[in-house]
Amino acid sequence: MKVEHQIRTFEKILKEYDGALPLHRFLVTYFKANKQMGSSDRRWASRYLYSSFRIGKAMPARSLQERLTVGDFLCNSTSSLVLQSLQPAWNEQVSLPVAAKLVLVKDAYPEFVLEDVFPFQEARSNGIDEQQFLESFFTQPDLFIRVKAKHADEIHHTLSEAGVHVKALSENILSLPNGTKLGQILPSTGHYQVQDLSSQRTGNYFQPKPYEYWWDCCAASGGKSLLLHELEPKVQLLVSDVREHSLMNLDERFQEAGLHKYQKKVLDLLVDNEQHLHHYEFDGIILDAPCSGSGTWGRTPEMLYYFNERKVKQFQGLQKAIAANVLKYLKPGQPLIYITCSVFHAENEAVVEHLQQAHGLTLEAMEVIKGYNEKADTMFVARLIKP
Ligand SMILES: C[S@@+](CC[C@H](N)C(=O)[O-])C[C@H]1O[C@@H](n2cnc3c(N)ncnc32)[C@H](O)[C@@H]1O
Repeated sequence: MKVEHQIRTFEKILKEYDGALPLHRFLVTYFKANKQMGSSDRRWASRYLYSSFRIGKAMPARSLQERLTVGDFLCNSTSSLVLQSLQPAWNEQVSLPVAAKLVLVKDAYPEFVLEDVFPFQEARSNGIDEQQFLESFFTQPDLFIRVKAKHADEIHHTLSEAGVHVKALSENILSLPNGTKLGQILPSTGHYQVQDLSSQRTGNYFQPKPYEYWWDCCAASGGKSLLLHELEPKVQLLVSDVREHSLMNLDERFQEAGLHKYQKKVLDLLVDNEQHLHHYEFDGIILDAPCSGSGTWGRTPEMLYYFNERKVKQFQGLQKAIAANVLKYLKPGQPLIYITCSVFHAENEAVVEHLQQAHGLTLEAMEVIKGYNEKADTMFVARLIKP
């Protein structure tokens, strides 16, 4: 395939994409509507699109082709037609570490500024290493699964046999290359759950006890609930979300995982839910809040380009309002587990501060879980106790 054809295709798709849908969903629809594109066309188009988004807003004055060349060089360790024809010297050095590649990029384009990759003025949470965080965008995060300890060896073996490069991070966490077709390799027995490494680590803050009654109030398809249940199978559970469709996915996942006893409600937590909840009192609430998702943009780098920073304040408003509404149903002395997958201070520490000041909660612990060092998402978790 000619390089001109690859570049034309890349530019055509980029023109049609406006950031409204996640890029991977847009591409599925695009490729379906453009059946003339073979699998190689699709693969190269995806690589070029993702690579060009991974450099965020860097080098805004340069042409699409130049930005693509820089993105493709920084984000891949294998050669491409674009590099071969537009930057042959870089193509020879494509397997260098990112730090060394950055020096070459700076030599060719002195205006390349790493800070432009994540171009948001909004303050980041405490302790995030700027250089490492920004460089992490050039690498696609891994896929992580949580496995039941007794099935770990068998699952590890099956994946290795299928040629998957699998790493055991603990007795029940495995990391795999992103894009691994898990569904084709492992039968869906409920013996494993796909869940990001940092998301799994939020579980360290749950500390549930047998027979306690917990509420996962923004449950979506139940990732945190499944983690909670694994930590304490005797916990009783209410799950809710404003999106009914997500709760249908949750039902399926729970069935597969053998979690049959739970209550479920479709609830909008921005309105008064007293008629549905007046007799409820929980021993623990998990509030995995709607947020910017900025800690997961290594998986959706198009957001580096399309995210509107004004939304951070809107999310903060949502987070405070939802927290105020759910706290009524938490027993005194019991924990609210506040979680986001954001790196913004406004959605993390600032909300925790608000919860302490406006609702008298006591902060027991909080952490920015820095997945950017481990090819994982970056998340925030706080454990706050109701007075
Ligand atoms: C970060 S996601 C939760 C992810 C989930 N806990 C997991 O582990 O996979 C946030 C969820 O909050 C829900 N949400 C957003 N606004 C809401 C509202 N007003 N009331 C209730 N849930 C809401 C969204 O539908 C979304 O599923």
